Amino acid sequence: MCQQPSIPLMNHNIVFYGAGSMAEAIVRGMISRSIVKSDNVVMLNRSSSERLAELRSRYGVIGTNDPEQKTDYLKNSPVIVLAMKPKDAAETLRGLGPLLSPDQIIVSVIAGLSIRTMQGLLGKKQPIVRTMPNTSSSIGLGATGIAFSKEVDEKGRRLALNIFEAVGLTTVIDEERMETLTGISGSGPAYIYYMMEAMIAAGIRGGLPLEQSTQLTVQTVLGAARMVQQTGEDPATLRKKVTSPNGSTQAAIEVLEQGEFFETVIAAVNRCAERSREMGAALEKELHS
Ligand SMILES: NC(=O)C1=CN([C@@H]2O[C@H](COP(=O)(O)OP(=O)(O)OC[C@H]3O[C@@H](n4cnc5c(N)ncnc54)[C@H](OP(=O)(O)O)[C@@H]3O)[C@@H](O)[C@H]2O)C=CC1
Ligand SMILES: O=C(O)[C@@H]1CCC=N1
Repeated sequence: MCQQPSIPLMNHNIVFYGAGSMAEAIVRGMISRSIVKSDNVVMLNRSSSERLAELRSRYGVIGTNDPEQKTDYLKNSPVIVLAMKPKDAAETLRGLGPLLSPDQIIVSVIAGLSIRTMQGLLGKKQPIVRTMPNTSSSIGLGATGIAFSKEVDEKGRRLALNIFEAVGLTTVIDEERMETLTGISGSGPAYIYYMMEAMIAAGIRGGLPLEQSTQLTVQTVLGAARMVQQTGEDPATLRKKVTSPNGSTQAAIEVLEQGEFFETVIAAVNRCAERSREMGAALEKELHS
């Protein structure tokens, strides 16, 4: 079933340069919310024709890795979303720069890669929107941090916001905070999945069938997130409501405390941010090589 679009339909091409999981999550979200027509979505990758065929048949998008067509799309599309891995970004940006005209907007989802480095690698002060989305964008429940280069005008800002508002929550932040945001919401789904894996495994070890253990875990995570959202109460208050004095929850929380759960999660978020900075620094070095 198609949802009523709350955001204007985009009438021009949007190119996804990199056609992996993150690009697919955004494309799936945008198409299912009807904010772009599938034949306005162009997906380019490096070599995998099978992957492009899969995307074409799944979403009706245009997908090509023919060099001439690629160049044509890259030269003529008003919006290009960079969605390759950081290790592939430097070479790609160097090749992309000469193709661009000043009004084309570059939207990057690449972890760690700063606006300054992108403009350096492109060799021009292109309008750049640096974002950090997450894969929940594919079901319209993404959380995306957005920072703009000063070259992005009001129209460009609105355009970028429309793309990500169509697939979930957006928040505009100072670029310096992007790594911290990556540690929370960019990579965050993986921590929650890891927690879920552990809960499901515990259920199975306790004798529950896989299906039941999975269903109970999923509903528990969903319900807990919705409780925070709908009651307006903070997680600590809600946790206390589950935790009877000297009861079973308290016993469980004590085990988590012994494992320094709280500080471990903070250390994981910090390490994620640090790793993003490391990847950014490696890309910055490319500027001087
Ligand atoms: N996955 C996630 O949860 C999130 C990822 N990101 C960011 O998104 C980016 C992509 O990640 P993800 O989708 O997971 O990666 P994937 O490995 O799934 O996809 C990478 C894509 O980039 C393509 N590619 C690589 N080199 C080139 C090139 N030179 N020209 C054109 N296409 C190229 C690959 O094509 P081919 O297969 O043909 O080599 C592939 O389609 C990363 O920079 C990551 O930091 C951001 C937020 C969340
Ligand atoms: O793991 C990564 O590098 C990317 C960035 C955020 C989520 N996945």
